[in-house]
Amino acid sequence: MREGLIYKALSGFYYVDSEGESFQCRARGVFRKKGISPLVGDEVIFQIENETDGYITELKPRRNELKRPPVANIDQVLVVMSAKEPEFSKNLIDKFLVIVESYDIEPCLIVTKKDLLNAAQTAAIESQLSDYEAIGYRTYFVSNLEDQSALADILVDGINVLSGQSGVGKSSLINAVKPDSQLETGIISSALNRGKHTTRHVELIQVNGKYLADTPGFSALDIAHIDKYILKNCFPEFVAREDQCRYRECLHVNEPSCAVKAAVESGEVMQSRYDNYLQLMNEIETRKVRY
Ligand SMILES: Nc1nc2c(ncn2[C@@H]2O[C@H](COP(=O)(O)OP(=O)(O)OP(=O)(O)O)[C@@H](O)[C@H]2O)c(=O)[nH]1
Ligand SMILES: [Zn+2]
Repeated sequence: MREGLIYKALSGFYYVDSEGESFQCRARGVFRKKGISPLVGDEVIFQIENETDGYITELKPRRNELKRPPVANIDQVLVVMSAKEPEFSKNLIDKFLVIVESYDIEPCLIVTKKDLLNAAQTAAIESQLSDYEAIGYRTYFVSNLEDQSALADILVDGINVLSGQSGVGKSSLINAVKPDSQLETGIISSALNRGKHTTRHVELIQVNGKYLADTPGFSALDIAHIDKYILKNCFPEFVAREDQCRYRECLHVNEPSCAVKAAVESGEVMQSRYDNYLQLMNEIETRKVRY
């Protein structure tokens, strides 16, 4: 018996990395009967059949999972936003951060296209990023044109996935750290329209011993799985203060003696984050009425 991690799933085979050795594995029928199918990112126990093949016998419990891309046990989702083209949007940043938090995954924030800004615009974005740092998020401000491997230093141990709206530079970030990037970019740009993703299987590539999903994750802002009580827990700066709200179940909206609203008043909590919270709360409530 050996332990390993599924880094690729293709045509019924699971490719397992076990201490640097790769095995092509099938899963035993028992998973199908239980309605569980192994995912990229799953930690597994498998039996070796020969030098290259094996059988997965057990999946270890998952810490979290995403549907797009289908990856389990993610250690960090890098939320990517451009400084310009498309326009920098704190509203979108907050929605992406909420979705990542709702899946119990640690987010960090990368702002790209720094090269397109003048000094004043650069300072303005830096000041916004320091507000996100104050919440506890790690933030990075990069140019893919000037730094070819910005991503390498941002990855954490374990599994990393990028997400963000179209055109912000996710593929550029990934391609720059891919071992065979030159080759791949050439093939993609000649064979496909830029900006369009073909449906392909996700694979975890290794960058300095860390795993990175080679396709970006969700770019749609689906909050169907988030209710009011999940939502308030997706704002770490609210969670840090809720003990001081008068009501235990305070939603920080209309309740009296709310520590979150007080912190917004005093400027300790970003007004824009609170506004985006109210907007999402409203989306959730109007969605419920329709049911
Ligand atoms: N000036 C500048 N352009 C960049 C930077 N990063 C990416 N770009 C350009 O922005 C465009 C979009 O980049 P992509 O990497 O394809 O963006 P994406 O997020 O993968 O987009 P989708 O595939 O649509 O999801 C391309 O023309 C890139 O060359 C950057 O830091 N500075
Ligand atoms: Zn409150």
